[in-house]
Amino acid sequence: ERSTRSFNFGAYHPLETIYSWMDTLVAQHPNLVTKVEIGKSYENRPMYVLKFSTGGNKRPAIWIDTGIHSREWVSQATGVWTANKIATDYGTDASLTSLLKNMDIYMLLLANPDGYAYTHSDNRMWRKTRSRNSGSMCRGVDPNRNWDAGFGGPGASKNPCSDSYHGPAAHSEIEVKNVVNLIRSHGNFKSFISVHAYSQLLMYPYGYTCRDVPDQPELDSVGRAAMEKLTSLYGTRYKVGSICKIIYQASGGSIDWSYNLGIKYSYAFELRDTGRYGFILPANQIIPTASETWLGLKHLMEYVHDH
Ligand SMILES: O=C(O)[C@H](Cc1ccccc1)CC(O)(O)C[N+](=O)[O-]
Ligand SMILES: [Zn+2]
Repeated sequence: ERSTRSFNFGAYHPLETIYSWMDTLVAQHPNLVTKVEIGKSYENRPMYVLKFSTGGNKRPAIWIDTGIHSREWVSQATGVWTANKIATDYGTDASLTSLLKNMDIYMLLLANPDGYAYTHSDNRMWRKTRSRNSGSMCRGVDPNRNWDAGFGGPGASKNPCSDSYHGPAAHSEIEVKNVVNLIRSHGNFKSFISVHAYSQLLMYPYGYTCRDVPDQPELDSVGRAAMEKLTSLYGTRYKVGSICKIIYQASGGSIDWSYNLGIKYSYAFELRDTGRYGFILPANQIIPTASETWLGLKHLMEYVHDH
C-alpha cells in the first residue's frame, strides 16, 4: 500500500491522489487522525475533513481550509504538507503536542472539489464551484462570496458569468453549506483560517466593510508576530491587515462569517507569490511555501491555545 513516505509533497496532485493519500495518513496515525465526511459537493464528490484529536468531546478547535478557490493550487498543496507535518511532528514538537492535549484541529484540504477536478480536466484557471445557474449559460458561484456576511453587498457580482458571482442566496452552494453546518453544530471553534493564493498577505475581517472589527488591535498584532516567524525562514515578506484595507472590499467572505459567529481568531492567508507566477506557482516552491507558512500558522495556533 502506498506509504506516506513515498508521497511527493513537492508536486501538484489530482483529487483522487490526494484522497487516497488522506487514507494512508489516517492509516499511519490511527490514534491522532480521522477522516470525516461532512457532505457531498454539487457533482456529488465527498468532502473530507481531517480531524486531528487526542480524545475528548467537542474540544476547543481550530479550523483550516485550503483550496476554496480551485485554481490556487499552492493552497491545497500547502494543506497536504501541513496535515502531514501535524501528524508527523505530534509527539516531538512540544508546543504542537501540548496544543493537541486539549484542542482539536480540523482541516478541509479540498474545500472546492468540483472546481479542483475541473482545473485538472478542463480549465486550469477555474475559481468557482461548478453549480448550474438558472437562466444563464455560465456555471459556478464564487464560494468566497457566498457566506452570510454582508452577502450580496459591494465587493461581489450578481452576474453568474462573473468570477466573483455571489450566488442566488447566502449558503446556496452545498460546499459552503456543508462547512457552515459543521461549524455551527460543533459550536466550539476558536479559530477559522482560510488559505488562498496569491499576494503574500495575512488578512483578518472585515472584507464587506472597511470599518475596523472590535478585535482589530489584537488580530493585527498577533498577525504581525505570526508573519515575522514566517519571514524568518526565507525572508518572504507578507503584509498584514483587514481584507478590505489591504486587498479590496469583498462581501460574503468565509472569515467575515466566522468572525461574526464569534470565532475571534479568523484569518485568511494569501500565499506566494506576488504575481510573477501568480496562480501557476512552480511546484518547486510548494515545500518552501508550506514550510514558511507553517511557522506563521504555528504561531497563530499557539496564541489561540494560550488565550
Ligand atoms: O477575492 C478573494 O476571495 C481573495 C481575497 C479574499 C480573501 C478572504 C476573504 C475575502 C477576500 C483573493 C483571491 O485569493 O481569491 C485571489 N488572489 O488574491 O489572488
Ligand atoms: Zn482565493
